[in-house]
Amino acid sequence: MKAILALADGRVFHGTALGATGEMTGEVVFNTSMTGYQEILTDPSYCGEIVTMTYPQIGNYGINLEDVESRQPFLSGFVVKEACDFPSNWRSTMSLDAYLKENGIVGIQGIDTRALVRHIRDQGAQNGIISSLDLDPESVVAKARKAPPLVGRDLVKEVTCDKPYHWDEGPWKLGEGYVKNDKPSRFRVVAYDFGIKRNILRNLVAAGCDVTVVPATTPAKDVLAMNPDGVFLSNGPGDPEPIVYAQENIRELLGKVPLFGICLGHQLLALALGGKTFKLKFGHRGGNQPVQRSDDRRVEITAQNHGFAVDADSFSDDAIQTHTNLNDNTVEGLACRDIPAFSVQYHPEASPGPHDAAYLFERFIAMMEKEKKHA
Ligand SMILES: NC(=O)CC[C@H](N)C(=O)O
Repeated sequence: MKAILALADGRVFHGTALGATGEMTGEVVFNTSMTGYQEILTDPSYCGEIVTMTYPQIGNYGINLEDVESRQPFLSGFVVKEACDFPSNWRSTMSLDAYLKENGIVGIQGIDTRALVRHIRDQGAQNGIISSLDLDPESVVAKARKAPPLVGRDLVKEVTCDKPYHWDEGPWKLGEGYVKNDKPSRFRVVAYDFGIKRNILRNLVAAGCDVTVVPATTPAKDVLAMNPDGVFLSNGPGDPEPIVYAQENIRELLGKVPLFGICLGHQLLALALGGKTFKLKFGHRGGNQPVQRSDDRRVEITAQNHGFAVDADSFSDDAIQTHTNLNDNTVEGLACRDIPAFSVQYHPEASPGPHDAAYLFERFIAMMEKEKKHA
């Protein structure tokens, strides 16, 4: 079956349908990871986005029901050069096409993804549509132009959990699967779910935390009433600026309890500190982004997925920039000078990607340990 991908600026690509048939609009972005498509499909931060994979063959190791990063895929479409029909892996239970169909995600394959990515790099990420119903280029371009912009929208409300829950699953082990934590936990952590990835929760459990996940709108006073040793601010979709309720809650928590933020959590912490965020031309999405630490100048290769960034000159003297992206010099991390709070723009939990930055979970533990001693 034929399908069409149209961008709001009028560029049109013709291919064949993948996954569900239908029409979906979203901001067209690209990810350069060579593997990890299942984790990418289920990362809630992609809500509102049509994701293009630059690696030419996707789906070759199939889909299993363990390596999901959330309860369902939230992205608005999936674009690949070639989807593999014959997956081969002992953990695979279905093909990429079947998984996308089952979850109602409209995809397209057989287009020149190199040309698409070069176009996005030159013109910037923009709205688009994948359609396997309407194949008239003019009509689909018009629909892409009418799609709501990512800027200014609260997408967190679409992906957050509706009630608090306890998380006790640790990392995956060969032959055992995801292992439950049976040891007593040293630290009680409350994790704000702005669109949280499960591997963050697994890393917190592995580091010795007892984790309770709470909905994005949970007031700071309710979180403090849970008497946590630390509060985690999760990743999540869309523009951080309209998420005012989260910025207010973070402002109330600052200085009262150690804070650690990842990606959207980092942007929200910066906004709570009086900083500003802006939209990047085409974002950072992939598993090989070089990040330099300010303290010892060491470089980490990191997993990233973000379209917004913190303005380096915007946050007050209360915080310092701790990490910098070596591709474009944007802010990749910050830390408060006098109170226990820090955050990174990238993903130390990987999933998918390199583990260079896993030490940051230990840094959060050390911060909570220090505060406990002082208490
Ligand atoms: N992974 C994330 O948390 C992404 C943060 C934010 N939605 C951005 O695109 O910049």
